[in-house]
Amino acid sequence: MGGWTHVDQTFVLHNAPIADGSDEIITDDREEAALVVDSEPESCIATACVFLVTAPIVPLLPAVLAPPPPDPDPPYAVVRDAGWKGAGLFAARDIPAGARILVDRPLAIVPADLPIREPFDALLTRLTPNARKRLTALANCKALADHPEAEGIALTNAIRVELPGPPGEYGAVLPRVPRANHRCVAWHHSLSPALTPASCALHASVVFDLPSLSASMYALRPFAAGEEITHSYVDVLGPRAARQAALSARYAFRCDCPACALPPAAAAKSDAARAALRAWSALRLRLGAWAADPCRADDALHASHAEALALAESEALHGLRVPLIEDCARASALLGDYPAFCAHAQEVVRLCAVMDPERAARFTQWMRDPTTFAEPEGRWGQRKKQREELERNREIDDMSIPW
Ligand SMILES: C[S@@+](CC[C@H](N)C(=O)[O-])C[C@H]1O[C@@H](n2cnc3c(N)ncnc32)[C@H](O)[C@@H]1O
Repeated sequence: MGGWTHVDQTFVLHNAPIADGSDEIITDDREEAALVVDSEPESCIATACVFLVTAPIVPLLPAVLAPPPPDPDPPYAVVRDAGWKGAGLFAARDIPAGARILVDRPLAIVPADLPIREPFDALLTRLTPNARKRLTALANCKALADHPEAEGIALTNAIRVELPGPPGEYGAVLPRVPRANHRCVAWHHSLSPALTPASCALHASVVFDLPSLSASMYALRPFAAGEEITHSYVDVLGPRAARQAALSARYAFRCDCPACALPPAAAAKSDAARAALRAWSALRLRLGAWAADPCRADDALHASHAEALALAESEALHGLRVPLIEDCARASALLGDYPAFCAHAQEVVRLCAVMDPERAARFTQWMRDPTTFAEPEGRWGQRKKQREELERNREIDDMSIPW
């Protein structure tokens, strides 16, 4: 198999199978890989991908790919000039919240931290000419003297992906998703410190699916035609100075997004709101804890989440909305409050219908028939029943107090 050894691991190159669900599988033979060039349409998702992974991962990768979800037609997003930022991703037409914006296939999957040049150089030559052209057309914020070209491009563009097998950090270089430029209004929680843009951000989230070797980008809020679709590359809950320092060290640019261009007093207010959200997220009242504790007020969870929603709204951190609203719906279900449950559940369904249809279907079913609600935290109206029981027991206790 050959490969390159670093510390106690051997890294190898592996061509992904390209034919979705069919028998046409590309082997590790370069000539065969070159055969697919003509069938690789420019405008659509890439069909060739090379993995640079440790040897034990290779047999665990899919031998045949499942079909990816359909790329929207006509497209929701186009890559075009974004001025001093280089290229950018823009809404080609109005995009509703929850829509799948695009489907991308990686050109390469590489380790986050492999300080040897040869495998990255070999990866470039292993790619089909078309895939190589698309990969090298991506931005590279690293000097060629410091990083081989393929690694520099990965450090600038890759999103973190989970692979089977021994633990290791890997990133997928996609042709279109990373065209989304940075803005400091996105929630970052699952990003690798070593890899860039987002598997989860606040305006658009990206979900990677290994069986179909595809990544889907979803709208977390509506976009108007022509609007730029952005991610956050850094921890958006950090203060402006820390965000700016991280962007300049990692990507060598200065962000001038609305949150970064605020005058000092407004910037201090924005930093305070983000710090409050960070503190809230560390200390927040969790649904399970609230559900299990009758000493907490019935409206405690809604009140705590409303506070976070208001902070997130004030900073345009839209990606927080789904988990918060979902918690509120579940709390309303435990309280047996049907109108409040439906108000939250409808919002969950609206935002998840495309991104997470199973979740949307569960909430739709619960709206239809609340008695089917059964979750780890309890059943429909359970907290209300507990409260009534406690009240009854208290009355009995009161009656039994001797005069
Ligand atoms: C992942 S790429 C984004 C797409 C890139 N603009 C392109 O042309 O392919 C990251 C690079 O884009 C540029 N960039 C992204 N967001 C920016 C912003 N808000 N302001 C200035 N440059 C930005 C920086 O050069 C950064 O290293």
